[in-house]
Amino acid sequence: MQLVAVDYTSENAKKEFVESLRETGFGVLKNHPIQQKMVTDIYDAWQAFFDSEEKHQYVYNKGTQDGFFPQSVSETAKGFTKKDIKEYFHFYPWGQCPEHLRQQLADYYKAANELARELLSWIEEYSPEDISKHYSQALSKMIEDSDQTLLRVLHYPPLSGDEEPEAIRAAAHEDINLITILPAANEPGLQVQLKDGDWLDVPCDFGNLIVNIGDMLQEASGHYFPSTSHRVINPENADMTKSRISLPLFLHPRPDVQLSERHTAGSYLQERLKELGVI
Ligand SMILES: O=C(O)CCC(=O)C(=O)O
Ligand SMILES: [Fe+2]
Repeated sequence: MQLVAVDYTSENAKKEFVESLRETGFGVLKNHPIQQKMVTDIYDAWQAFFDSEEKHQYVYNKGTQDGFFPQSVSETAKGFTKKDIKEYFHFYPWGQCPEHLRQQLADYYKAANELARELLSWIEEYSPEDISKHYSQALSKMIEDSDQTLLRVLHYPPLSGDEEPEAIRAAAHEDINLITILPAANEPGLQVQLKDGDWLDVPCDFGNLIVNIGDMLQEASGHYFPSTSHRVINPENADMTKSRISLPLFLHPRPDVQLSERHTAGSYLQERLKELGVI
């Protein structure tokens, strides 16, 4: 089993991409419209940010969740006791951000949101009728004008070797949101769990774009699309000295959007954030 990158420009792209999402919860795209230079420029600028003391001026706001999350408050995945070995910055267009980094992230946020709208319309087009009839509105519309969509700049620092045993860069978890869009990171490590429990490396070729299903789309599709567990494993040997940067965009519906009979996006998110211990 392998995840194969789908060529965004190919004739069968939509179908192959949605099949991959249905089968594994993940889809990988190549030849997509996000400019790679935009991504690498962000990686460079934010590596410098995480290496500087400046970051401590932007500690996150508890109520609104924007800003810098130091390693000391970083997430503990559901069902785990050790904190992940990572620090990150939560960017929202309305939230705090160092001014010299704002435009770059805002541009990426906009471009990736546009692509997400298109990919959600592919997902809708290839949802069977008995599944899509339960969507309370078009999937692409659910994220329109949402102020909840979150761009996370993640920094996994080099490992010293005396990390707590069992602590890993990102323990196995599922994403909460509708879908996640993630350019291949600058170092490997991301893995997805298959139905048989095995872990599969997500291809991280330079320029790939990775998309995965989150719990909200799983909920809205009555579990037709699986929100699969994924994790980031620790590097070994020479790679231990390297930082890893990644840039997931978590597409969130507006809070009032009905996901299912049980949940709106807003009620669902509150429940999950409490479990994570970040609110
Ligand atoms: O860093 C990565 O490659 C994945 C990060 C991730 O899964 C997350 O932040 O939810
Ligand atoms: Fe994730």
